[in-house]
Amino acid sequence: MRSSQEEFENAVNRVKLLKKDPGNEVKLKLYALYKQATEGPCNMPKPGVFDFINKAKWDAWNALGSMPKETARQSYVDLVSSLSSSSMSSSQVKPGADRKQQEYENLVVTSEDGITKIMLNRPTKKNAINTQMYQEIILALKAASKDNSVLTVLTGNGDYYCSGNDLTDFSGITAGEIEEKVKNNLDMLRVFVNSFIDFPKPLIAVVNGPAVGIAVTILGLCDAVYASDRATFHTPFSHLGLSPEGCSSYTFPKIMGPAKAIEMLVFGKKLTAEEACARGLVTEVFPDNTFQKQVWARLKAYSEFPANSIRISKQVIRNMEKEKLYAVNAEECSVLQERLLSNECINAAVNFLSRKAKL
Ligand SMILES: CCCCCCCCCCCCC/C=C/C(=O)SCCNC(=O)CCNC(=O)[C@H](O)C(C)(C)COP(=O)(O)OP(=O)(O)OC[C@H]1O[C@@H](n2cnc3c(N)ncnc32)[C@H](O)[C@@H]1OP(=O)(O)O
Repeated sequence: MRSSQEEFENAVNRVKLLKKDPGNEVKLKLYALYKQATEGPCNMPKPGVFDFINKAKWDAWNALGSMPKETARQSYVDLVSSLSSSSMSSSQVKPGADRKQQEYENLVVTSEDGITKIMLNRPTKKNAINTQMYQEIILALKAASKDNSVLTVLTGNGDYYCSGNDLTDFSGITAGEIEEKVKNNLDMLRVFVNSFIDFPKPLIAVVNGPAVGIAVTILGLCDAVYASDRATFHTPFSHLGLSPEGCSSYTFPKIMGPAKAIEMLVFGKKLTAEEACARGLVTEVFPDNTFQKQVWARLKAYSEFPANSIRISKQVIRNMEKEKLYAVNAEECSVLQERLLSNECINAAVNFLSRKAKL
């Protein structure tokens, strides 16, 4: 659809009425599109390196190359429309309320004040992760990596953070289906863990309650772990006939030393929040009655840092181990494939399903 000169001029006026500052990155994009739409390709002399502001503006405009004026006009109108609608909806939303994102069955995803929050939402099942929830978390992380938030939070709804893999995944499977089901689920698990390895922005776990299994192991791939003092951390893999996943066979020895990692991953020692903090798995523990208030005040402050700088800094720190982590994840999934088909695992799952064995 071609945008008329009048639409373009309206958009220029609407920019001045935006309620929320769209941030430097977007303002540079608006500047560049405006210049391209009104003057064509960049015709200003390249500023000196220390003339930071004009250099940034020159870079943004010059990056548009020979984009036709009409295309720049249309892109400008589209960008302002997207900003106006988000600015309008946020102004319409009650203060403190979160703007809901795409609808998910097992998650509530909201994005506000530069923070995208992914909340596990199966509280009646202690936020156990079933096949659909794995897939939804993969999608939610992908969306969060591309939205205009500065950082992303993973947390749980209800009294649990997450009770790990949904053990009822094991029910209703015939002997003939089990191999294919296990292979498909492990392919999904590998993609799920890779989503954490690849996540480009700071990913903060806000552990609001007990965490079990994969919910604990994946914390080694998060960039900060803030826990309520009522949270516990339990990886009962041997009890379940399973083996470590989420790259924990590499990250846990690295974080807490091999002996303490084995105590958790092999012998199933359940840790309090303080113990997990002492081992370096948890970054900081907060009293439960002030947990949400304190943590969200902290995260709000973090979200006001320059987005590119914290994204790039996280990547500088994490990128050097990516290849190693992909390899660890693949090896763990390969070992799990044998484990899931073992009598030890199937018996443990049957025990849970029949007696709901408490760990
Ligand atoms: C062989 C076929 C293969 C199928 C393919 C599947 C493979 C998928 C990929 C492989 C992934 C492996 C990597 C992941 C590993 C793990 O995460 S291991 C850890 C798994 N989790 C557990 O073992 C915890 C099991 N739950 C419990 O021990 C207890 O429920 C609890 C968490 C200690 C809480 O106890 P309590 O407070 O007494 O509450 P409950 O009444 O037990 O629970 C309330 C309801 O929630 C349900 N529930 C809780 N946890 C889970 C769970 N993990 N899976 C499914 N359902 C769970 C519980 O059954 C209750 O439900 P209702 O009875 O309907 O009320």
